[in-house]
Amino acid sequence: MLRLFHFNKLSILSSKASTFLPLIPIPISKSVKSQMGSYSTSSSSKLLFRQLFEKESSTYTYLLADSSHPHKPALLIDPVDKTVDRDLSLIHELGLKLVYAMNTHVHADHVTGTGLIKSKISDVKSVISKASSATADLYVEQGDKIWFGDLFLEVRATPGHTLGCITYVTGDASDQPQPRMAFTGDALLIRGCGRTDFQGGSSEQLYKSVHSQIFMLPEDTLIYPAHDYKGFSVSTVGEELKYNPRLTKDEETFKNIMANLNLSYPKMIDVAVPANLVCGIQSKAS
Ligand SMILES: N[C@@H](CCC(=O)N[C@@H](CSS)C(=O)NCC(=O)O)C(=O)O
Repeated sequence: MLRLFHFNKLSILSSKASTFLPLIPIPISKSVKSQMGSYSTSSSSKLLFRQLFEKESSTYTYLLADSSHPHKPALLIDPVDKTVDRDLSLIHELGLKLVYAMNTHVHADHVTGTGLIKSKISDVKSVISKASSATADLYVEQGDKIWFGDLFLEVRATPGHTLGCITYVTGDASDQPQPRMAFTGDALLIRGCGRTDFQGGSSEQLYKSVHSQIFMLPEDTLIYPAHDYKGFSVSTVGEELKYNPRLTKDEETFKNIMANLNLSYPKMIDVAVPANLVCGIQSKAS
């Protein structure tokens, strides 16, 4: 008998997610080199976890799956168009069933892989925040739970880098992975944070978001950001509380730091933002 996902608000919207189709072989592009920094971190025997890297935009994509569930339901956080073939071939190789392709926000520096994934596996549902104003199959907001098998991610609204930024945090329950894991997008980076100078960004809002939604998590919570430019792969809430050179400061100092970053605009911003507002399907953006 087919065991359905837990039905919560999100799964009700996505009732197709509970029907499992046979795995379809995915063509593997030879031009996409594997750039996997993959390892398993969770003490939970159920969670399959991989951190994947796209080197041009220094973006991390995360693969999570409930490997103990008979259908091995999986999700991708922040897939990149250039590495979709690599990610889907890994998912196929591991015998996983991709259910959700999720974004933490509308990215400005690369095109999301979500639209491409949906064109290859039609029953995958795209997920983004309601506040992002982007097109997706499912819209989430603060407090929503996204189930995959017996595991879930909780949604925390963390605006500031963009208006619609969210952080996905693994569940707070004894049968969920320990320590917890927070996928912070560009809200909190390792020893840094997302810039706040476009897309509805606000340093005041970012400071409040990180302090109220991320720094309140247990100190052993693992921080997995959407980017790293220095070669770091993971941090913890405890480490960032101590060593983050921006967010350990008081709010006024933080705002001053952010106002003086003097970063040049991302090279792809004019292509990426319009495309990502329609799930990364570039033809619809023009
Ligand atoms: N040089 C890169 C863009 C680098 C950049 O601006 N990164 C963003 C996140 S992607 S919009 C950021 O918030 N950086 C914060 C920081 O302190 O570096 C490009 O041209 O794409």
